[in-house]
Amino acid sequence: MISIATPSGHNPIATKGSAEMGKASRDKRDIYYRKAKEEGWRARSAFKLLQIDEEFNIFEGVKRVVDLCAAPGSWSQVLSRKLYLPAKLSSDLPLIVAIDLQPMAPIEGVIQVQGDVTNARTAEVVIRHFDGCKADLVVCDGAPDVTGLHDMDEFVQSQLILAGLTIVTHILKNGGKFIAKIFRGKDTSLLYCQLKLFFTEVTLAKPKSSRNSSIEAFAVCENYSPPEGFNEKDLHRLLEKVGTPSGADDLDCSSGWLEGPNKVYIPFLACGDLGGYDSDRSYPLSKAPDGSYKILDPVQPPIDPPYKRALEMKKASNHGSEKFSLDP
Ligand SMILES: C[S@@+](CC[C@H](N)C(=O)[O-])C[C@H]1O[C@@H](n2cnc3c(N)ncnc32)[C@H](O)[C@@H]1O
Repeated sequence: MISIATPSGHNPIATKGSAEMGKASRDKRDIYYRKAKEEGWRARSAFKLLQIDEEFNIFEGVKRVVDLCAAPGSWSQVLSRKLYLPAKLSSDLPLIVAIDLQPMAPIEGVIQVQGDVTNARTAEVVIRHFDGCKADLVVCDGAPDVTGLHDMDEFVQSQLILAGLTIVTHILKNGGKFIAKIFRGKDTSLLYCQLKLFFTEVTLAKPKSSRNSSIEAFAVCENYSPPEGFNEKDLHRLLEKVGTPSGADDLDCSSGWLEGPNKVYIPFLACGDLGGYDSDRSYPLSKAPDGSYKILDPVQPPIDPPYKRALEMKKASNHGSEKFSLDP
């Protein structure tokens, strides 16, 4: 499904009493969750991209962007507010294409593609939108449903990054940027070396809004410059070579060489207002004189939640018994 977006609605603000304390304590737990609702972002992730931009100025000169794994759409909102809205009245509109497995509510100036980024056909649809032009920036905040098995989660996450890199090699202009969520783990050095094959600068950034307790970080890859004579069809073969002793051209990345004097040091940077809010802390909610708390509704509730069918089935089965099943 492909659709072009129209302006999104605004979230109402409501003041509620102590019956809403459960909701209030969730609001209280996470300052960025609250700030996102106050500022109209669909997810707290918006702050991660904004804080990466504060440090790396990623939107400078950007006219064409791909947002991979974009739902519910807070990064696309950032792209719309930073790139589309300021240019809205000009004839030089930016091109923003967002892709996700999940359907996404419309965002002004963002073309949406529903599909799997690991599927070649999805990549083809994205490329078609660019009509022969190249992108200045590709962002990927993709995350699988976390299983809690770290190796498994890290592996699935790395597959999303590789899918992102595949799209990058087809669509990013020389000198362009790629921002990708990674899970820091035992293969981070390898991933760093693989990205370094294509970008002259690769930094791992940890925005202040990303919880310290989370292993997520963001690879900020600048100045796309693929190896001379690179053919997109050879991507996987080339990436596999990085992990072997004779494979890397100028970086020693095979796992046996990652200790001692040959160790690869990965630039790592905390970004965002470091004196500002701490995403692992709780902050008190301000109370109205009547003792109530100001609670904001979610900016964009899920438009097709997986639990919808279960609720419908439960409702239907309530006519008979309370029992219901999730089986098809
Ligand atoms: C953390 S969320 C992205 C949040 C988004 N950046 C935002 O700011 O609203 C991760 C997204 O990755 C998507 N995703 C995971 N695997 C995917 C795949 N193979 N293809 C497309 N999207 C995928 C999920 O559907 C989910 O919406």
